[in-house]
Amino acid sequence: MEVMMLRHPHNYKKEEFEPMALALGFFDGVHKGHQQVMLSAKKTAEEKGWKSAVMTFDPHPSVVLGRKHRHIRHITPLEEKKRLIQEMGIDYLFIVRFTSDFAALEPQQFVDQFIIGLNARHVTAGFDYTYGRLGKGTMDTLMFHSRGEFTYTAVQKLAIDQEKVSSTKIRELLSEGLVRDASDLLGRPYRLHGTIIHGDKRGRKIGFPTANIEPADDYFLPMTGVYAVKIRVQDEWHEGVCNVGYRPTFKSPDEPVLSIEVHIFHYSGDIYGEEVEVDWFIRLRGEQKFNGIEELTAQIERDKQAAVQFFDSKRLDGKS
Ligand SMILES: Cc1cc2nc3c(=O)[nH]c(=O)nc-3n(C[C@H](O)[C@H](O)[C@H](O)COP(=O)(O)O)c2cc1C
Ligand SMILES: Nc1ncnc2c1ncn2[C@@H]1O[C@H](COP(=O)(O)OP(=O)(O)O)[C@@H](O)[C@H]1O
Repeated sequence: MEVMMLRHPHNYKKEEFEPMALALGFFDGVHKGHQQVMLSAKKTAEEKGWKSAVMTFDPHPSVVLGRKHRHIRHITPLEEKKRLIQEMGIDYLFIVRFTSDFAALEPQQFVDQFIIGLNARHVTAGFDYTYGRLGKGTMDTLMFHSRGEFTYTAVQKLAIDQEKVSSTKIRELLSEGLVRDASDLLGRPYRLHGTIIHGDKRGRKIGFPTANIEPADDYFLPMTGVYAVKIRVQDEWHEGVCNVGYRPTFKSPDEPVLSIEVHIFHYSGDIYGEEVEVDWFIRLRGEQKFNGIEELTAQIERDKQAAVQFFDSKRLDGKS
């Protein structure tokens, strides 16, 4: 997949691109609904003998439009999004810098410069996609703005169990610790990339070494608590238990520092500095303040058994 960063104004000429079927959207999560939109573009590209492309934006439009918090946490920060879109077999990924100038483009200007101007012959987006200044362009105005230069598909809302699949819903589920439900909407377990950093060196002493993870990006983290996870270290996946939280047994609540740490089953070896991936499977319990190390380690032992049991039963289900 070729990744192209685009700014407004850009100097590309239409002739520099092969004809494309282009999927448009912010796509945070690359969830099942997003996947439908992208696969629809890919299918059109295959049918017509064109290239498939995805156009997304960075940063999130609400950062520039000032509607929400300045700092947004993502289900799939840009690098994660790139990886997932690449895995879908898309030929081109356009990442458009979402600036005030870009946001001020009239819908027709956006279409002229970023759709027709890139030689897109077909556009696919969710039915509620908007474009151009104040989001005035909608899937109903696209026909008019297309100037007959491309066709388009508006992909209908995807619902699972009568619930719309959306980034907002996935955030809601993650913030309640419901990582299993989130993975139903994502079509894969929720994943986080990060680097192993040093912690307080207490883990090994208490019999449960824990690899402390610094997230590679501003991920939307699941609710604090203890989870059964899989962690990829040096190209191999291992099962483990993860605590995400503030470690109230040892730390004062006055200076809360969030830590993410995984005790990896059947593993030994130093992995500081390694890049890892963590897949979240199920929340086992909330974080607690224990009266001392003995109580904590007894509980971690039970967490471990619960996680082992969870993965064993998953294997029996044949879902692993
Ligand atoms: C499965 C698991 C569950 C944990 N649960 C708690 C908890 O409920 N409360 C708490 O204060 N710390 C909890 N911890 C964090 C431990 O306090 C932490 O791993 C230990 O202090 C070692 O920290 P270090 O890696 O920085 O040395 C948990 C850790 C693991 C691996
Ligand atoms: N089974 C294991 N699970 C997690 N980390 C392990 C394991 N075995 C060895 N390690 C190593 O030990 C470190 C964790 O030990 P710990 O005493 O908790 O130190 P720290 O406080 O620096 O995390 C990990 O970063 C990793 O390098």
